[in-house]
Amino acid sequence: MKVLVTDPIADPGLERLREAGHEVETDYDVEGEALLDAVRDANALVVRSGTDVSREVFEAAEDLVIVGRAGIGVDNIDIDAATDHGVVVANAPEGNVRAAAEHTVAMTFAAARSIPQAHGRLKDGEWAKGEFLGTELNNKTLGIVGLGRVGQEVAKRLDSLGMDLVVYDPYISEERAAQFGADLVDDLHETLARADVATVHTPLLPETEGMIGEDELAQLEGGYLINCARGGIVDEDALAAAVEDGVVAGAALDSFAEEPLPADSPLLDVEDVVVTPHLGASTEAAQENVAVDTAEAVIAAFDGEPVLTALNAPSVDETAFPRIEPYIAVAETAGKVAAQLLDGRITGVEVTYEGDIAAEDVELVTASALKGVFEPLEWQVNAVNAPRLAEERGIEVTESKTRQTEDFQSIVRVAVHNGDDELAVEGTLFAGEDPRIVRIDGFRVDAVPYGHMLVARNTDEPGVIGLIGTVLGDHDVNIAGMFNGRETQGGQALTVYNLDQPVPEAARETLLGDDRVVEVTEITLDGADERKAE
Ligand SMILES: NC(=O)C1=CN([C@@H]2O[C@H](COP(=O)(O)OP(=O)(O)OC[C@H]3O[C@@H](n4cnc5c(N)ncnc54)[C@H](O)[C@@H]3O)[C@@H](O)[C@H]2O)C=CC1
Ligand SMILES: O=C(O)C(=O)COP(=O)(O)O
Repeated sequence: MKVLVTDPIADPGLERLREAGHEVETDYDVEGEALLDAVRDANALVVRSGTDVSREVFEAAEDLVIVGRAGIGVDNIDIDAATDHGVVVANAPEGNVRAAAEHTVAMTFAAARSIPQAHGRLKDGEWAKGEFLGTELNNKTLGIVGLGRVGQEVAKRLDSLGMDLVVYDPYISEERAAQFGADLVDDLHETLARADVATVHTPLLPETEGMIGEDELAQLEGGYLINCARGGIVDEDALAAAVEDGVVAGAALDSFAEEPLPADSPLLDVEDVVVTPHLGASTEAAQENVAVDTAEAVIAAFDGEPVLTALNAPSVDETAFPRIEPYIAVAETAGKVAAQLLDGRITGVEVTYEGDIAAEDVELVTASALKGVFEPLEWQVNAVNAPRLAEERGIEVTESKTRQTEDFQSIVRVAVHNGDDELAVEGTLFAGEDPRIVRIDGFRVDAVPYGHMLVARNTDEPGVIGLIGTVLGDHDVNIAGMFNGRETQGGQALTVYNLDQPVPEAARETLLGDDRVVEVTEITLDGADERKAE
């Protein structure tokens, strides 16, 4: 598989990808049209914050399986477009947290003690000792906006330096804040008003964009603002003006609305604004961590394993995965068979889990059932975009579970509806590993789902099975296995054949020419060539 890397990541990540047998191409300057060209034949794209992964990228990259973000923030990736195209987006949410927290602490000191400014003066030959009277952090109040992974690490560090903590984060509990010795406040303005130093640690989202503007800076009066999260959360013009006018004492910023920061940014003209070029994650340890974690995510995606850090794919618990993994294929196959046996437009899909499997988190299994249902409709579908496709097309999806089961340890039942009728296919695992179709439309069968399958509905009378066998034989189609189920003696029967060859059109016509044969559906489980005849 080909992995295109468009922002610098640490060597151990590149090596991990190569060791796994993948071709790695690094192209760190690529953007715009050149990026669209470069990504065209890529199976994975690995980025940091420097690549704009827009909808056009997903449109150009037809073979893309995953975008790996070697870091946390994914505001440079159009996740919606990724989902539409069935591409997994995964970040590395752990590896650079401590680096970002340490940089935040460093920036807090830099601002409060004017370290860069004093350093600059001394380098210029000036001993400006009398001009810098700093602020001690001890006994001051830190306002944390966003107590997530980075915010928590910052809280621990600055708490231990003697700061009191107040937190604004509408999505956490008081208990959580209390664990960090912080007072949770439900108002941003109050948080800023109480803070001597305010530090921002939220993602950039429509909700947080411009969250700190002129009014908020006025609340922080006399304090310092630190932003090592994302540009765009803080209004840069308002901040430059607030520092310039002495409304706030100073600011330290590591991320900016536009990066690289334009040379004419007003922030650069204000003495008490300290800036670094998005260095929060730039430590050797952090870069190694996120590069390796991202490589592992890419490799997992290529291997069809769950990507635990995926942001737009069904969630999977690593420890539970071995228990649900075999049912992924069962559900997909059941969905595929059901969709091909039901006439008309599908309006609903119901996935039912019975027995042991009902105890598991089956989100990925249900998504796989939907993939199976939609694939014969020739939608470009996978487990990432199947639930969304269902929603967009008004197909109602229901999932139900019962621990009770009659005949098998676990059953996955996929029922498709067309508004009038329902058709259900049930699958299970024999000996815990062999997928079997055990019921089709109420008929008890025992079919091994692979290769070419023929599902025939016929009347239950002597000679019909012989007829089907003879017609297939006449067309050089070998029967590898067969199972016949019937309602009642002389009623309707359903027969499933495993075949070594596809069924020629002429054979199907001959079969359908016989009154006793009601319907013949050929299902090819390993890909193309599904056809239906009645
Ligand atoms: N400068 C750098 O190099 C680095 C920057 N970052 C950035 O730091 C930020 C935080 O990262 P993590 O802590 O890993 O994220 P996280 O997802 O663990 O935490 C974010 C927190 O923000 C809270 N939040 C969401 N909306 C909010 C709102 N409207 N008001 C207040 N709180 C809100 C969430 O509830 C959550 O607790 C991200 O923007 C990330 O991209 C992360 C690493 C390095
Ligand atoms: O992880 C993050 O969110 C960061 O901001 C780090 O960005 P970078 O990987 O250094 O471009």
